[in-house]
Amino acid sequence: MAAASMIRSVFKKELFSGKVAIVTGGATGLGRAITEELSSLGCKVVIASRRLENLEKAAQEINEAIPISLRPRVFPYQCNIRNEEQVKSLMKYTIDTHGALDYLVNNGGGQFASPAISAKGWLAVVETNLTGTFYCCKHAYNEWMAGHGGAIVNIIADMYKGFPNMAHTGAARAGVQNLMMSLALEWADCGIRINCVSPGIIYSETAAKNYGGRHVFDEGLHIIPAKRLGIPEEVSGAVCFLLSPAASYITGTTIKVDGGQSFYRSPFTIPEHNSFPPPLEDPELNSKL
Ligand SMILES: CCCCC/C=C/C(=O)SCCNC(=O)CCNC(=O)[C@H](O)C(C)(C)COP(=O)(O)OP(=O)(O)OC[C@H]1O[C@@H](n2cnc3c(N)ncnc32)[C@H](O)[C@@H]1OP(=O)(O)O
Ligand SMILES: NC(=O)C1=CN([C@@H]2O[C@H](COP(=O)(O)OP(=O)(O)OC[C@H]3O[C@@H](n4cnc5c(N)ncnc54)[C@H](OP(=O)(O)O)[C@@H]3O)[C@@H](O)[C@H]2O)C=CC1
Repeated sequence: MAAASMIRSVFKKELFSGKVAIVTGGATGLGRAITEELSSLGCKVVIASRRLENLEKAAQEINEAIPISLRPRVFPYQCNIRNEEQVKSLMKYTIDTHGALDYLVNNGGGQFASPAISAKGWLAVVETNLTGTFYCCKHAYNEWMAGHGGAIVNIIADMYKGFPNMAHTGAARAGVQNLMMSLALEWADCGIRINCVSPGIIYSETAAKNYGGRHVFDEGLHIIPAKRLGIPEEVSGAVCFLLSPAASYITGTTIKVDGGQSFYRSPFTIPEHNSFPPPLEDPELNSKL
């Protein structure tokens, strides 16, 4: 991650002045870049995840990049998004301490690669990515946004061609995308906009560590038309845009930040086989092929 003093943004300096955001998973990877950019543009950001030590360290580092008179702008809060009570407390803390909740970025989550996952593994991933996002949306709405409006961005994933070897996360992220569309309609009358950002393969140290190293990400280069990996700051720019007034007429949509990956090749290879039924399950019809 770049030193906080090197935070770059194409947006104007005080774009989010006076605003309050929650970024789940805001201490690492994409969440950290989003937190850095939002805070550099004047937003107060509560970063929330399970590991308090990580959150405190990130908050301190990012705050050090902000002029002393304007510090702190980033605030750590321990929260497992799989725990509804903890999510509710996160919303209450944010509103009690900072007086508002303008933006919610549902970024915290993840998965592991596994072709035949256990029920426990399936539940862990679905509860984290889908149910955790639902809890965050629900309590942001109940505690603040229903009465004041707001903007929500969910980070999902490139699951448009299925997600073999990560079926749990494919199902969860597709669920988040559909949840987003439902809430965009249900909550339009409250002035709430909700959208998704769908990253391709975005390199950060923490993300790569989760998969055993950078080489695992590099193995995906052949499926990326851009012929390079993405970086967290490229996702952050899309999130900031969707939260900003420039997106005031945008709700219920997904921005893909993936170098074209989602409509190019699947990384999954089907082994050669002869297992499919013949046309209309009639072997005689093979003669038509
Ligand atoms: C290769 C290119 C990929 C490009 C796309 C990149 C996408 C990314 O998302 S990068 C981001 C990477 N970061 C993360 O994934 C965040 C960290 N990950 C997690 O926290 C976990 O993966 C989690 C979401 C599953 C949550 O784990 P945790 O809360 O620790 O889960 P449990 O301890 O409750 O475990 C329950 C159950 O899940 C199975 N399991 C968990 N981790 C793994 C694993 N690494 N490998 C295999 N199975 C796993 C397992 O069944 C666990 O039960 P037990 O075996 O009884 O522990
Ligand atoms: N990097 C990539 O290529 C892609 C990433 N994504 C998604 O983007 C998001 C960010 O990933 P990235 O930054 O790359 O990877 P990281 O591993 O760096 O970030 C994952 C973050 O999620 C937090 N988190 C995980 N589980 C929970 C939980 N139960 N409650 C609260 N926070 C949690 C972690 O913090 P802690 O451990 O402290 O809880 C961590 O900060 C994830 O949802 C990821 O799946 C999607 C597509 C591609």
